[in-house]
Amino acid sequence: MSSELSPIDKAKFVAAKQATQYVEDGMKVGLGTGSTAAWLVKCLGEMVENDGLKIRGVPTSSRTAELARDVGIEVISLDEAKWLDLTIDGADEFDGNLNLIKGGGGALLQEKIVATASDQMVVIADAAKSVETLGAFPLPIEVIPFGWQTTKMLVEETLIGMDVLGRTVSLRMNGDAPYYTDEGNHILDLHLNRIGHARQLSLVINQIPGVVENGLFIDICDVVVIGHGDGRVEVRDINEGTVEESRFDIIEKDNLFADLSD
Ligand SMILES: O=C(CO)[C@H](O)[C@H](O)COP(=O)(O)O
Repeated sequence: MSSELSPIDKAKFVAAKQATQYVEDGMKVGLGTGSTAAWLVKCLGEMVENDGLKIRGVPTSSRTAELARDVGIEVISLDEAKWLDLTIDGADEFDGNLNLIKGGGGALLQEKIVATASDQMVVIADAAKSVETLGAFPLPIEVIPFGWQTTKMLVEETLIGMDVLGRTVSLRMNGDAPYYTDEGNHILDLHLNRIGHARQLSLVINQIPGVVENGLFIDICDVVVIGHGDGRVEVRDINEGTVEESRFDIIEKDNLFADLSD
């Protein structure tokens, strides 16, 4: 493979690399899903192999579980871990209050359960994920397959009363067939353009029978590590309200960058 990374991959990589600083020996760590989280898992795998880092990882999807095992991270289930020191995951959007839209990769249910069961959630993202108001990215909601078309109608009716700019709801597809999550559910993508009251929307959507969970993460994330294509990294911390900047010199190592297919 070419060792030249695109600016977006460099941004994802430096965010992931910076976030490894939150990981300490002996921790139980929630491992997110998606292309940015895949960089993190690879970086942690390197630390396990080269530095003797001892962690146990709770993956948020079957894809992440496979990758974590491949790079030598000990994988345990959430039931074995019960509670985690830290979860590090990507996001599709984050706002100034560190509220998120997640689920672009279809793993929002496990991601929300794992992040909620953690002392701290650190999000890693490229700068393009930063928004003033959530909603440009379609909001994923996980629904059970039984009666999903009725659930979709109920979601559409519910959206009429909500402070959003768009109200189109689509079933996520995998080629010609509906997409299935790890739990055997479907995903509805809500094209809302702008979400006026994210907390209220999250509560109302989760009241609809057939809806398992939605991709709004409200008051769950503590820190966002934002990567830029030139190697700059910003850290936004919900408690300290600080913005730190540092810079990574990107060392492109073929074994680290190879085969990130997610
Ligand atoms: O929520 C997610 C998966 O369900 C991902 O974190 C989100 O989609 C971001 O993915 P990527 O890092 O590939 O941009």
